[in-house]
Amino acid sequence: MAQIIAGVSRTFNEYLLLPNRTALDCSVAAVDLRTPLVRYAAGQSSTIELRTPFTSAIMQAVSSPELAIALARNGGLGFLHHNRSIDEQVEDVVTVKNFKAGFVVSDTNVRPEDSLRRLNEVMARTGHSTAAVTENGGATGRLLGLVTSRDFHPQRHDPDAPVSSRMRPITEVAHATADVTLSEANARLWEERLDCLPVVDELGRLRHLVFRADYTDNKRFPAQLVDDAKRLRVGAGVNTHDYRERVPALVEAGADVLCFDSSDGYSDWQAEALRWAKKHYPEVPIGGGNIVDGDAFRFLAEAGADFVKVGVGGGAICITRDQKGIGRGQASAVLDVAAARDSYREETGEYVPICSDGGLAHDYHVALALAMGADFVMMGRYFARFDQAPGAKVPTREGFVKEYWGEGSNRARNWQRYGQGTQGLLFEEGVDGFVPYAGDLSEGLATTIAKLRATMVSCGATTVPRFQATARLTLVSDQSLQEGHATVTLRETTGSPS
Ligand SMILES: NC(=O)c1ccc[n+]([C@@H]2O[C@H](COP(=O)([O-])OP(=O)(O)OC[C@H]3O[C@@H](n4cnc5c(N)ncnc54)[C@H](O)[C@@H]3O)[C@@H](O)[C@H]2O)c1
Repeated sequence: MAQIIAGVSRTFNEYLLLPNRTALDCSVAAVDLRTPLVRYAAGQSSTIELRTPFTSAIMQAVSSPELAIALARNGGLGFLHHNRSIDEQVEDVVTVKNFKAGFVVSDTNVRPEDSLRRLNEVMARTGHSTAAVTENGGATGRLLGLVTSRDFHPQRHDPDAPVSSRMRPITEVAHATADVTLSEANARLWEERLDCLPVVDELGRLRHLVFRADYTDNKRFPAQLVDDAKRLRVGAGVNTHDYRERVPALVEAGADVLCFDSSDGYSDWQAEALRWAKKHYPEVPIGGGNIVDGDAFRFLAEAGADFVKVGVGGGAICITRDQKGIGRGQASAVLDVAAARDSYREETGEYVPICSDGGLAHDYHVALALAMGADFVMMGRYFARFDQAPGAKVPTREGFVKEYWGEGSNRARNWQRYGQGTQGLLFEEGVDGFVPYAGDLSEGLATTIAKLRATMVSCGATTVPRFQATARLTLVSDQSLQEGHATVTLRETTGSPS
């Protein structure tokens, strides 16, 4: 007969935190959000510590290189998705690893023989007013000159004339060699009164552009997550099908950490793949998942997982629970797995961090996940709302929205799932839709971080481990949930009384 496990499957929404005594030195400024990303032995610390406890979901609609760059600059980590060719995923890893603050890869490029009309169109599309003129019209072609919106006017100059007729040739453009540092480049921008300094390699190929406008950019991100060579860190998703080819390529490209991505990580496929990865690439940490209980945690930890991802069916676009009847409330899953992680540490002396993936509907749910024992969280819907996410930004009557679709949906065309044996999917485990647009990632995340710090201070903790060790939670009734919401008529809905 089937076994019914004790306890109800509960979600984050069913809990609230109780305030603990807050000491005078427990302030938001004192809160340190560092948290371990990968397995470590007792008495040591994790070889990679996140500076803020956020990772982005391994999804096409979420983790582009732009999003991974923005998230790492804010102390978290992006996981580039694997639902495409190995070469394409490698290219994205390289893009993040090559990112240098203040050095931008040119996105507005033309060939000298292109028309001014085309130049105008390219500038209108990117919204940038400086274009690189390269031999092949690409971002890394041989640099032949620069042309800005000040060099031509659509009414004054023949739109069919070639770009070469209005560009400043490279012989007249101040430029730097690839070994230039950001401070040297900035010094030249100011001393030579330049707006833009192109950086070229020894063969004259364009590498980057440095703009005066980005001068202060780097100073905005004191908590960047960087490797020993000061390059941003990046993660990459892998699967249990082509890992023998994909893992080596991603390691070679410089991925800092890998993670198996599956709706069901409690499988021999994943244990086998983890053992293979740990045998061939012991120096590269790799996570496993997703799972929702202590037995499955132990299974993956024993197979070598450096962290374990928790969550089945809780994602905003996920319909696994509807379709397969499989899943568990995210709060119950995290509590159970955290207890298993702690017993595993007591027995083996090894701490294997856990990640709460999905089921976070409000900012405060991040605090609840950490309080319940998660070391960090992974979010999809949350990050899909920002400028840096790959989904298109679409205007609606209620404001802008961004596209967001699940890896189990038809749209994702996830080839792993095409093993269902037909041309298309027999059933979907994810939906395709929209989320409200939320602007720039750094600004949105700053608000979430501010709330998390405030919650931790109310709970008397300035570090994540202390918060986990001392948090007190209570289950809430429907009635007390009602009580928690504002019960006055909001000014924004009625306007100010005159
Ligand atoms: N977290 C969630 O709740 C959730 C739910 C649904 C989908 N998803 C996402 O959807 C995507 C696809 O997940 P998935 O679980 O369908 O992919 P998967 O590759 O893990 O599993 C697909 C199928 O292939 C089988 N399989 C795995 N390795 C195999 C191998 N080497 N040889 C033969 N068969 C093998 C599995 O048992 C399963 O039947 C992922 O991005 C996943 O994160 C997540």
